[in-house]
Amino acid sequence: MPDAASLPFVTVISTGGTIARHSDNPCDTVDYAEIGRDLGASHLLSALPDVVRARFRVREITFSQKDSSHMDMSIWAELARRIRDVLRESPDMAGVVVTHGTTTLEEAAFFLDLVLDEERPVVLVGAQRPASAISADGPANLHAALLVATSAQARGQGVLVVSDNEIHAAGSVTKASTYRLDTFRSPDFGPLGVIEGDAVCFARQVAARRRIGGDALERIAHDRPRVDICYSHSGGDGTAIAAFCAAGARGLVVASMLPGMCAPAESAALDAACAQGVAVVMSSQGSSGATLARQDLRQRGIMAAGRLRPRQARILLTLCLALDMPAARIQHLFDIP
Ligand SMILES: NC(=O)CC[C@H](N)C(=O)O
Repeated sequence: MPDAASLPFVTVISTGGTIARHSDNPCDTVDYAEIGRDLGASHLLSALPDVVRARFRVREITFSQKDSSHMDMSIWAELARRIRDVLRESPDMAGVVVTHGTTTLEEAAFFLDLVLDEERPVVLVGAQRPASAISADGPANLHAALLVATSAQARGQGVLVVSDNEIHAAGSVTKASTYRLDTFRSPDFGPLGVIEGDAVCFARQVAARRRIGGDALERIAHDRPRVDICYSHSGGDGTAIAAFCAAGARGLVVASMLPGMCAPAESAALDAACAQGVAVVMSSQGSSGATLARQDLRQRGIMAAGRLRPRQARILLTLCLALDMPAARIQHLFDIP
């Protein structure tokens, strides 16, 4: 039996979501929602077999018991501070695992990746089936996350998402399927690596991490610019765009029709928004491929989201505006693949 002090040390922070949800019916993988009663970190860890638990020294923190649809940037900012504190308190800690609902997990991962500047891995993990389900995927996902968070190869790769034995970068991952276990995908370039048995295998490194600099957490605590997402469709008349501007939007992310097009009245409403000083970023509804800064967009003062999906683009634009960044610097951050 190894001495506990020699085991890889990791903190597990639970926030709620399906991975922490319980239903009296083990066949219920759809109607289990009883929001507000999610299991805490110790319950999630107790579902792991003894042989797994014996291989790690784990600090458990129950941060929240929320469905991830109830999360927002102010809660993730508090979570980021907690992660930063936990890592600073324990230089011997290998990394941190955060359990999170999958509905907004990709937003949480991207936000944390932007605001945390840590070498040690921070790994987000969720589940598609509640903890009570037959063949619940939470325990295996949590085990895989513990392996990644304590892996030397995961250092310096930013925030990672582990799901269904794959490792994804925060900037590329998206939830692609409502109920399938292999829901998290990185559409253009695929996962960074896989977990096979106990082995963590990285095939490649994160290309480049987005460094936003400044104390974004401090800024958004005092003034978080309103940024809305406009979903474009044929015949769209721009009513939503005008309404967002009237509500005080300082930024708009357009979920455009591929490869970056809007209906004429939507385009006119976007031009009016730009003329009022609203920062506009063109992204797309597509599941893959970049939205490029075409000449016509540049001429109209519209930025392009590159490979970021609309919800991730909204987070980046919010932080950039909070930090008063010039448009050229914002575009540069969007251009990172
Ligand atoms: N599978 C999931 O985690 C999705 C729904 C879940 N209730 C959540 O918190 O996001």
